[in-house]
Amino acid sequence: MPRTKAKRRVPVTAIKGRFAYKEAPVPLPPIHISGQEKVAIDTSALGSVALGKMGKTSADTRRRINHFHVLIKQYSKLEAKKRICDGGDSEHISAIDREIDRVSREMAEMGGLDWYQKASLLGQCKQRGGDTSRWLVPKLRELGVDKRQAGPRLRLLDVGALSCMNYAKERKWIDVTPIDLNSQEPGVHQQDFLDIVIGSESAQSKAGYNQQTDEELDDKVDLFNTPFDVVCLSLVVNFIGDPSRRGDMLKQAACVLANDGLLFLVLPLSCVCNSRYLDDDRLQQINQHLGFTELYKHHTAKLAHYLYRLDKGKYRDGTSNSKVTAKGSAPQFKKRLLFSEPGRNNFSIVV
Ligand SMILES: C[S@@+](CC[C@H](N)C(=O)[O-])C[C@H]1O[C@@H](n2cnc3c(N)ncnc32)[C@H](O)[C@@H]1O
Repeated sequence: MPRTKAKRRVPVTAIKGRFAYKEAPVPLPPIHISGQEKVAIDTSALGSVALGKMGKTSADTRRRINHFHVLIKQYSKLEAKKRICDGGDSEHISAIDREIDRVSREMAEMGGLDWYQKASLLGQCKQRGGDTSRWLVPKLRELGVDKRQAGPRLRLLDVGALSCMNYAKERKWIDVTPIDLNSQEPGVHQQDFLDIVIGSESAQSKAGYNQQTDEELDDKVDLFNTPFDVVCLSLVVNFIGDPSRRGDMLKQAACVLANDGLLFLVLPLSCVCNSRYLDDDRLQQINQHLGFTELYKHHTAKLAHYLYRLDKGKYRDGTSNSKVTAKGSAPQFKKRLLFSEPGRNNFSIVV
């Protein structure tokens, strides 16, 4: 079991493209999801998040989650606008700041990232289809990686992990490292995926927004010493508001994976089936460019699942950290209009 103790926080506002938190006075116990048909929530577990904010039905919860995504995108766009205006007309910058305040306030009123994660966790309960490890595990078995005779267990990095229990049943052959920007459980390490540099301490020194003890930092150094066999980006890339940062997540997956490592990517179906800028072919091209070969693809009514294998030799943007390339080089895959009919969304990934 990981020893890192995540500190509990409640969101107050959004700063520098991320969310900032203040310490919550009392640690929040985990949300309780019953085995009954109706999802029961232990309201005392919700802390600052009011039950009414979860939505009375799953459709209502989804609608609110989607609205939160819209706010994240608005926030990212305003931040980008502000960067462009840097040093320019002060009235214009103040107007952007006011808009940023408005969007931050609305996110905070909804309950912030803490609320979003709890609402997403509800979507993972068995009655609503379970978490996406249910798709990945059989595919890993098909590939025979559960039968490796000798050697250590499969090292799997679960990014944006709302729970540390997703792969618990497979602990004999899977060694999971669950991470999230805002840990909801002590077993989930509070860590920005983009800050990980394999075999280096630099990631850890930048890691948390809270003060981490030396012991916690030492634990993290151990966690990220060796490349991973599997990286899971399940409903994480679409969480990011900025298309270039979404691309950074994919590049970072290539950086932290071992050669022949596997990337498990899950996106809402609408990102690839109803976007003006992205479809399966375009996603395939982007990932091929980064050295990923698609092994499996599966679309359900709501989700698109992909499993890729990495060939490091084909990774054309390769440096040790995706943030470096993100700044240094012009994008190969810009936001390009593919479908112009009305009713489509604007989801895109820039690499
Ligand atoms: C929709 S939730 C995750 C859902 C879960 N993985 C699933 O499949 O249902 C998205 C999560 O990604 C986390 N996240 C976003 N960017 C991240 C980053 N750079 N590093 C770590 N976690 C991140 C967010 O904090 C959020 O909890």
